[in-house]
Amino acid sequence: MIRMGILQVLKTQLLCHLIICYVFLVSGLIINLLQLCTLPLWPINKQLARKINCRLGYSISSQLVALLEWWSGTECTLFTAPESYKLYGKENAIVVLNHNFEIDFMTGWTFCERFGVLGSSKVLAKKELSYVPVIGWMWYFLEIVFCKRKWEEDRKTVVQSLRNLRDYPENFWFLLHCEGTRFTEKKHKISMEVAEKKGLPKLKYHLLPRTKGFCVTVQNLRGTATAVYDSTLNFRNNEIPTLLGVLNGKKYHADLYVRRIPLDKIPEDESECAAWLYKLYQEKDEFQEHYRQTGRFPGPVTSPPLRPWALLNWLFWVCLLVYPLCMLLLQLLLSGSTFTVICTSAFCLAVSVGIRWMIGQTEIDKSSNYGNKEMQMNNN
Ligand SMILES: CCCCC/C=C\C/C=C\CCCCCCCC(=O)SCCNC(=O)CCNC(=O)[C@H](O)C(C)(C)COP(=O)(O)OP(=O)(O)OC[C@H]1O[C@@H](n2cnc3c(N)ncnc32)[C@H](O)[C@@H]1OP(=O)(O)O
Ligand SMILES: CCCCCCCCCCCCCCCCCC(=O)OC[C@@H](O)COP(=O)(O)O
Repeated sequence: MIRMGILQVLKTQLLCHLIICYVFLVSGLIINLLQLCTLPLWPINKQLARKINCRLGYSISSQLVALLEWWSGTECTLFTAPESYKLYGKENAIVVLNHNFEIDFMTGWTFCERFGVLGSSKVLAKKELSYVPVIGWMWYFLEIVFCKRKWEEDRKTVVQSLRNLRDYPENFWFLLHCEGTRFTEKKHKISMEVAEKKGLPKLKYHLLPRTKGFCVTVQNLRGTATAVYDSTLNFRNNEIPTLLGVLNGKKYHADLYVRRIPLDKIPEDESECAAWLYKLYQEKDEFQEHYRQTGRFPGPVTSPPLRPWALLNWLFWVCLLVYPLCMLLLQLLLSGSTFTVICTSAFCLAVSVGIRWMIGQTEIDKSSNYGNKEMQMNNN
């Protein structure tokens, strides 16, 4: 009991956070460098280069999974049909997930890890994320599909990037947050005005989905992916999870409802496909209402087993990087040079500011203006 208390206090200590962030940043940059070294292999053996990059990518993203699963102890529960469960991880799939939480990317990754597709997981991500050190740079080598959220500019690049995935050598899940941005009250109000103009029913828990990305993904991955996993995520007890909360060791409870929909059930015609997606989001809204009323999603509950690999990978990097750091700091302090101590402190400060900026990328308060546009247009 006392040991648990001490551990919990330890998890809130700045020094622990600095060490975790240092390991993440330095290991991440080493892996980015190794990824860079695979460049000459691409023209010679593309499939091998891809497989190597999946393993290298895993070594980065699994650190955030380990942070969620092992450090914060967050529990992830899956509501899904047993016949669908058997297929998870054994086929390529398009995942449609609501975009409401700051850590929904980590939770998504955790489910990927449980089904063995973490290294190869893909997403239609906003271009800005490709500049984030470590994660964004890793994504470049994992052939993540980036968009500027300006369809005239995106159309060609998104289609091309999706086509490149047709011969991907590993099973992958391709994630789409069709809302295109995270939920805020203001964005919700604006998107419901758009829904009204389009004659669509209002949604209570979701922004109106953007349909172009979904339709183009289905079109281009038909024959490559076999199903759409309609995924609806929520956290128990109205928890509002954050990355800083996870770093502080706060335990959350994620509930995910997944329905497997065979891809051939989705209309090929673009406007029918768009209508299908609007209908899907109305159903997702009903699932959220059900969750609000009953505290659970429909369907049987399973807890996909925790795997040790994320923790082992993390421990490997901690062992490799913490000892040299301690020796270096000790040497610098013993050197007695004020200049060296100032330089070291400045370096540590720069690392902390950099990491804080990266964490800021996950914060809804710092969300982009995308989805506020209609309001701006109306105001002008
Ligand atoms: C099983 C568990 C989980 C498994 C997890 C699996 C994998 C994990 C992998 C990685 C994890 C890391 C996660 C990182 C997450 C990062 C995610 C992001 O970056 S989200 C942001 C980028 N992604 C998207 O935007 C995707 C959705 N967007 C689209 O599809 C868009 O269509 C687009 C392709 C980006 C193009 O956008 P653009 O705005 O240029 O054009 P649109 O045609 O979409 O917009 C015009 C259209 O929208 C209507 N409109 C206008 N205002 C609004 C509004 N406020 N709300 C809704 N709709 C609006 C407008 O009327 C036009 O309508 P129409 O199409 O009828 O003409
Ligand atoms: C072991 C780990 C230590 C952790 C230390 C710090 C880690 C810092 C991690 C930074 C991660 C950066 C990747 C962020 C991915 C965020 C995904 C996301 O949610 O993007 C938002 C977009 O979808 C929409 O953007 P908006 O239009 O809402 O704006």
